[in-house]
Amino acid sequence: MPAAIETRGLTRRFGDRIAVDRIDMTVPARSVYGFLGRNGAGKTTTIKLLLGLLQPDAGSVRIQGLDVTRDRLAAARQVGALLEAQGFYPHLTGRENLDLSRCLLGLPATEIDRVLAATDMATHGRRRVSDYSLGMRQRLGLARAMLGAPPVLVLDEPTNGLDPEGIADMRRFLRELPDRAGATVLVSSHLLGEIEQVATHVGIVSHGRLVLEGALTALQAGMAAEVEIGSDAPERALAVVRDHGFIAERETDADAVVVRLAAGEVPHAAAATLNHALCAAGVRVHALAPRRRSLEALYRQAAQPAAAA
Ligand SMILES: Nc1ncnc2c1ncn2[C@@H]1O[C@H](COP(=O)(O)OP(=O)(O)OP(=O)(O)O)[C@@H](O)[C@H]1O
Repeated sequence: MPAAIETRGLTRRFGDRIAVDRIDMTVPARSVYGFLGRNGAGKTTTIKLLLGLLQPDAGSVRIQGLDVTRDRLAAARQVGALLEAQGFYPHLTGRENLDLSRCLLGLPATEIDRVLAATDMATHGRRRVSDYSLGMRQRLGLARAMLGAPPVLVLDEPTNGLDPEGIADMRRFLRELPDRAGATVLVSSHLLGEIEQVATHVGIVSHGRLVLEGALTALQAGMAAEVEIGSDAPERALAVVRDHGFIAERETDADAVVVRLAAGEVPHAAAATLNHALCAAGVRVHALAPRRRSLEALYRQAAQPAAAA
């Protein structure tokens, strides 16, 4: 099965500023691919290149095996997109707005009911968009992206501006999308916690470069774990664990000491060794918690060298 999205050497400049810098991205079919990066990292520009809305200065994009530059219309038919500016007519109803896109795409009228049902918007279709909440507008945007059941969905910051309930709804929806719609989903975000909860794969972009990409579980498994130690004497605990050859530091906003394990080191075995050493040194320990590093740590680690370059 070809990758749903594949870019090679994708590059785009604005004047002398390089917004997308030789990106090689592979989005596997049926994945939920979290496209992560800080504001200004190059996510939206990359997405516009994927959709053929911008021309690359160099490199290529393939959607479902189709070259976006050479075969623009056929490639565009494979993708539904939700971009930040949704461009709905506020005085028209949700249905009427969807109908405009449906006609352009030459799809049967039944598509409207299908996409409204798929986004849990069936009961709101006859209301004007001006009366919609932001969450409802986002769902209508998703419904429009799903018209014609494209195999690839590209969603640019779909949780932007939503309240916590709207974010939770969207998260649930995104997780179910590959099964519900049989689609591959690329979702961009600067909210790492959000992506961690929905993605099967991640790509991290920093200063226009793709600095890390892969299956989320594999990336996390390859990361070293850490052990947090709570004690009545953090400075002494720090000295003891360092004496035993561990790399450790004080957590800045707490009294805890965090021990960073080497890749492949077994957290529970390390915790037992630490416990023994601290007790022997007379440090009173009230918490000893092995934990896997979050995507936040992964992101910081990946983004930093590029930022310094
Ligand atoms: N039309 C444009 N003209 C000039 N510079 C641009 C243009 N579009 C984007 N840029 C620049 O390219 C860089 C990448 O911007 P881009 O919008 O792709 O980032 P982003 O990761 O999507 O950020 P955000 O989350 O803030 O939208 C930025 O430095 C931005 O200022």
